[in-house]
Amino acid sequence: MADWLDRVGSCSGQKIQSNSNSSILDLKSRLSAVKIPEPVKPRAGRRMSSAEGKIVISKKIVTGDVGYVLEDVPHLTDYLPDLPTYPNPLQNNPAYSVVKQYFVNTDDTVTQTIVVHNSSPRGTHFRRAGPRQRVYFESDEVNACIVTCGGLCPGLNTVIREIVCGLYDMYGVRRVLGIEGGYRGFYAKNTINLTPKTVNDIHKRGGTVLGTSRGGHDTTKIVDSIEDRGINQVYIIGGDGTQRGASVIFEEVQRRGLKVAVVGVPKTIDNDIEVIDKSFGFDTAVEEAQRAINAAHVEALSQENGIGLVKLMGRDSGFIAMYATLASRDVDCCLIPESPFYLEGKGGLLEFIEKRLKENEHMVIVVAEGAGQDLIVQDMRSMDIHDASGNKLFLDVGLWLSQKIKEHFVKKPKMPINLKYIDPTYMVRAVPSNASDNVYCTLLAHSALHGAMAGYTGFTVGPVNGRHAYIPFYRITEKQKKVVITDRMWARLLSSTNQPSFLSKKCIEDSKKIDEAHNDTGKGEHASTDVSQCNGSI
Ligand SMILES: Nc1ncnc2c1ncn2[C@@H]1O[C@H](COP(=O)(O)OP(=O)(O)O)[C@@H](O)[C@H]1O
Ligand SMILES: O=P(O)(O)OC[C@H]1O[C@](O)(COP(=O)(O)O)[C@@H](O)[C@@H]1O
Ligand SMILES: [Mg+2]
Repeated sequence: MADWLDRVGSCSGQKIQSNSNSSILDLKSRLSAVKIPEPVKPRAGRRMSSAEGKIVISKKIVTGDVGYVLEDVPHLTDYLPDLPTYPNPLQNNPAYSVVKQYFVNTDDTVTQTIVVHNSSPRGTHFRRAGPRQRVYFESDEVNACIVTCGGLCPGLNTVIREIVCGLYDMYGVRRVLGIEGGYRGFYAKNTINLTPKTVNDIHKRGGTVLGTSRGGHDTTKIVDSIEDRGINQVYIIGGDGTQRGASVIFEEVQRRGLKVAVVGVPKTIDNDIEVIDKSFGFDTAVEEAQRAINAAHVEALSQENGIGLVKLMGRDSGFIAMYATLASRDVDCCLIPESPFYLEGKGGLLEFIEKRLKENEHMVIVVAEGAGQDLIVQDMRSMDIHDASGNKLFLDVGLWLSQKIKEHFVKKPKMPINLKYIDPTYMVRAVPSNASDNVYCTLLAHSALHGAMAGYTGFTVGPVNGRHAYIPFYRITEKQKKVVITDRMWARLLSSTNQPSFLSKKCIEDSKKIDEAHNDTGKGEHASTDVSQCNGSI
């Protein structure tokens, strides 16, 4: 199939067109695009002024047979319809030219729902990532930049390295700028030239060679800087906040009619980004957390009624705590933000600790930093403090829990405890990425730059059921991914620790029903119900 699908539902407002006579799927008659705004013509080919009209950002949704839905990503030709194309230089690259079917068919899409029944609709799909036969940039035309924003994460340097090396080696690009210090670096800091030589061994270091920051997102100043520097590919590595920022940068770029591809690479240590299978650095963080859990276990084992308490990252999502617990098998209780708990009374945490100490004479507790915040607030004066990006700053659940456990056992002189609190929070994210994360980061970087070269823009890249895809920003930013405590994975954890679920049976039944209803609408496999109001103590 030719690249007609690239234009389906595009913001250019054209009717769906096929450049191919092939009617393999005869989709022409079946596909329909929604919310297509009127075409806005660029004045001089590359740029159009804001006075010529505001482009309405719309979702590019394409529907087909049997409930097939493609949630497509924008393309430069949506608002610059006459851009020339060039053959992909990869076809002359000695390493890649031997690959059979190296180029991705333009109509390949990746399914979001992988478990189906004979009567299921085909459901949501995303455009498959990868190199295209035709590209929208000539090698010497590209002036790329890379920025890293938000918290640190193992693998940031690997993604930077692989974007630089990929652009050089695969597309012959020679100009890649590093923006220092996050978004504000666009207008308040220097830039550095990135070459394969300067980034050669940065993947062996933790952190980001570009620096990062929270806050400081000024869309107008950022896009002014992009325009002034003649940048035409912007690679933005960061979490949900960063992708929100990237989305508004894309909107402004489009409004100004610039030939600039805006590409997001999702980064989060908490693994809380929707749609994608897993975020880079997560495996490394879980592995690093094992060291803290092992230490807690050794400490707990060595003393009578020893308790090892480990606090791990996880602001709103407890994936690190859950996977670190499952991997370790030394943990007796794992507390995460998604699963509310209570301390006192029957079925409460303190009763469970007492029981486990009587059985084993030691125990290990893992707590995610966002767990139990409602209990702490009830206990202490609430502090409504936020960081520069607007994220709520939490009270230290580890210290609070240590205090509460100690207070409880002081009242039981026949059961003296030895509690050791370990807080490895920043250690799990400041390390270099492990081998498998390094490979993952390489694929992410490659998918990102193939997309930009092919003219796609306003997208985040990531694996969906194992296949890399281009995902529209809104799907990444509309909600956070959470541990679903009515899913099998949390059940595996409960069965491995044998801890109480702290939830009443009725609450679990109710939340299951709501989740099922969500999933039946085809709105995603991981609908999760907020059960924070219904723990067993109520
Ligand atoms: N809604 C938003 N619009 C524009 N920029 C945002 C938005 N939310 C966050 N940002 C910017 O994104 C950057 C990173 O956000 P932050 O929440 O700190 O980290 P993360 O991207 O890891 O979630 C910050 O510079 C912040 O100002
Ligand atoms: O102290 P900082 O840099 O604000 O980071 C702390 C926070 O960043 C996180 O690691 C999440 O950040 P990201 O989503 O940016 O990876 C939280 O778990 C943690 O609360
Ligand atoms: Mg975030």
